[in-house]
Amino acid sequence: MIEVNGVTKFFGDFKALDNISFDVRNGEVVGYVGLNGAGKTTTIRIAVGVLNPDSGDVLINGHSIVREKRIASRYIGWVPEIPIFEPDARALDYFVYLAGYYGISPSDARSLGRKLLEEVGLGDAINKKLKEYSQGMRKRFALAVSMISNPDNYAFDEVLNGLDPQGIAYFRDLTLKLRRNRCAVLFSSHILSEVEAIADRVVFIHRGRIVAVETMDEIKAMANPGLYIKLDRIDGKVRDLLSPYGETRIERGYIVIVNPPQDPSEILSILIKNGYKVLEYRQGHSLEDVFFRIIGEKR
Ligand SMILES: Nc1ncnc2c1ncn2[C@@H]1O[C@H](COP(=O)(O)OP(=O)(O)OP(=O)(O)O)[C@@H](O)[C@H]1O
Repeated sequence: MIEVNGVTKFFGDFKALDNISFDVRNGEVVGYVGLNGAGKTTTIRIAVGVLNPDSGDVLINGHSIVREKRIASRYIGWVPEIPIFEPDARALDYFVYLAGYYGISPSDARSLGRKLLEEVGLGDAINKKLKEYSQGMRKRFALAVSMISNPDNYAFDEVLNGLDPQGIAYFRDLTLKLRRNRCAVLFSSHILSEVEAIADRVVFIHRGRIVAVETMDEIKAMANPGLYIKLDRIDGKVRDLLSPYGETRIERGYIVIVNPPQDPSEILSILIKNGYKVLEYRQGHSLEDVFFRIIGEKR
């Protein structure tokens, strides 16, 4: 269990976190959602013990990350947004070096490294130099390192950023597996729909303050229905064509019609008649709309 209790953090005069509190229970995935610069990374760095708060504390399985850092940090695994390692080191050698900090002997660390690197899908790359690793491979490597102490809490910081579909599926499936194993997972993102399929609850942070905590079911209930259409191109004309059918937005490559008519056939035929190729369409919920309503900002 991760308990964030009244954490405040300043960088100089700038208050990056203002008395924030929330928890992540065992067997729960909590999405930690906010715009760039909201304070997600700062919170996570404090929770895993690499940054000290100015006041407040984070308890990991009841242990204070401030007063009992060595014990508390062993119970939490961390995949940073941009993992940084010694570029010239080979993966398994570097793993063995890091395992030394946990008091694991080099020979035990080698076999543990082989096992964990295999488990995270890097079995074929254990002798590659870390500078030859892609961004996705670095995240998997960070994950393997975070598993050295077999923690039951995890903090994933924008872990899906920059990953290919296979990497995205890997981290999503892993998160769900950790939840089944009763782990607590804090999963940060600046895109609400990114955590839709995995989060039980979402903590919204805006300008260093927690502005809402909602279950995923509550969030979906707040969302307006939307018709998601993927076209071969999006231009000014298409929005004019669609405007009679409801408010339109662009969301991650889709044109979204909010509160569309029940039968989309007229919309689709107008698009086709005007020379657009409809690559995909589906009914969904406009989650990003909820996000901006909750944080009280215009997109
Ligand atoms: N070391 C630092 N020194 C000064 N300001 C910092 C430092 N680290 C973070 N900040 C500031 O604190 C605020 C919160 O940053 P943080 O990285 O936690 O946001 P974030 O929500 O993780 O954003 P992103 O989604 O872009 O990673 C930002 O305004 C950032 O500029």
